[in-house]
Amino acid sequence: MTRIQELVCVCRLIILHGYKDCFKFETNNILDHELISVAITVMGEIDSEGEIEVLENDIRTLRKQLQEKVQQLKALKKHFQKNCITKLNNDEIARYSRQIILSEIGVQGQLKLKKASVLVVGAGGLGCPAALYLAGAGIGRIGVLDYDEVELTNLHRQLLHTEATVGLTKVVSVQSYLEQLNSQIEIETHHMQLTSDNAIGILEQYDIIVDATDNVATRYLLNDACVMLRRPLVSGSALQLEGQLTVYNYRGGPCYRCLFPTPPPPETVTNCGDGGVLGAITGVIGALQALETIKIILSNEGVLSGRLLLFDGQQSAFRNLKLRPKKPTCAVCSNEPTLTALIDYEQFCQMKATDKDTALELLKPCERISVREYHDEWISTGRQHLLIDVRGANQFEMCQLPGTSVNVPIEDILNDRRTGEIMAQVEHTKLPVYVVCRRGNDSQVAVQHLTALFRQHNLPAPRDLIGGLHAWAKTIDPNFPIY
Ligand SMILES: Nc1ncnc2c1ncn2[C@@H]1O[C@H](COP(=O)(O)OP(=O)(O)OP(=O)(O)O)[C@@H](O)[C@H]1O
Ligand SMILES: [Zn+2]
Repeated sequence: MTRIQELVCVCRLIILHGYKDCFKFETNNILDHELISVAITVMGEIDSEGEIEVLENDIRTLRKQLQEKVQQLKALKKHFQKNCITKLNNDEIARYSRQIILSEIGVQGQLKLKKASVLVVGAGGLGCPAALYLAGAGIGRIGVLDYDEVELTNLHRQLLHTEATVGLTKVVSVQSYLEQLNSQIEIETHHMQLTSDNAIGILEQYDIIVDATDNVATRYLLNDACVMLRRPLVSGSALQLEGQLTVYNYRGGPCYRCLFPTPPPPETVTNCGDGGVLGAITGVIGALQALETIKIILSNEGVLSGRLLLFDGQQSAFRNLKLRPKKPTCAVCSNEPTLTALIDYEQFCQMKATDKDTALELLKPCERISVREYHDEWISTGRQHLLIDVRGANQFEMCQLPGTSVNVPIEDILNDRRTGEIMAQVEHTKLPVYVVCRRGNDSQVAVQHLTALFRQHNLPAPRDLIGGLHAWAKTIDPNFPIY
């Protein structure tokens, strides 16, 4: 019998007869003390492994039970919030006292806020201040929806995100801030892109929707879904030093489609990344979105429906424009709508429903050059050419491609303010022309415009740098600043 066989035999004996009884078999001369002690150690390890497995199973079961309880609690809270709220607790009385004493609110108004649910779509420049004031005011359930993660470029205006939350999802960043601000309310997160497939299912869980997004496709999507679900839509926008605000689909007022039946051409749309925005402007508009939402919940007078509020931050001036009334032939909100289900909004608008990687394709491949090709053929060889950077002067000052480039902002090209100067230079030097911008969209628009002019003078067409400075930073120079 080998030593291993002996060991197995002892283990069996320990299992069958127990440790003490093993010694009875010692007379058989099969066993010795050393063997027994090894067997006991092995058995001990087997025992510990068994214990670990049992504990792991216990923990799995407990976790499952905990999850079930959390779900039960959530459902119960929702039910309670909707149906059983009849008074405020002491903490709530103290917390909201400064607004409860307003004649427009009172205890009944505060209870209405507590029973209400609001979905803030977009946790950026507008969504942050809107969600902040809604949470502060005691809206019982706030949903925050955003697909994005926090970036450094967000922090100057998206005031619920911090250096510590850069890289986290925006919804988690907002949730953790708001939960610290007000533990009496419920914050729900939806980390996803709002699309035609998920919009109805999510929006129907809330009473009022706040549009704090930044793109046309999502605006149409939110509008149509809100009309179909009969939800008011508190819509805001902010760019550079200006902001706008209105409430759609509220008590017979117009919807977004009534006013804008067709989307604008993609090349006319500017976002904060290209046009810039001051944080305080988004702060003003986001705070006003919270105000309109609160007025709707309270059924107060003066809701901004059928009117558009324009804010000029440069002049510190507010203007109120009367909007056209609801359109009797509106495709979605009229009595006989032609649009009764959500559509493909990216296709409808010819624009992405995100402002990330929105890449226009206005030019033929032969009118474009990759950054790699441009680098290898023109920059590293030092060959003479003319590079026109069509970004604004401030952006040009922030960073430039190596070599000499001339800065002619896109507006100056499209308005032919400086095209004469470019033409003269090219006619004189006969240099090939390349055009660059931040992400490769404006440069295409500029190339389209310049090509027509160049043709008239029999000059070779200019070419666009595909993907602009972003592509350069990604492919050629990782140390090039991205903004
Ligand atoms: N369809 C959508 N689904 C989910 N979130 C969306 C959708 N469209 C836009 N958003 C979100 O709306 C927010 C708009 O805010 P804002 O424009 O201030 O932020 P940003 O896109 O991070 O800014 P920047 O343009 O400077 O990069 C963004 O966080 C964006 O992710
Ligand atoms: Zn309409």
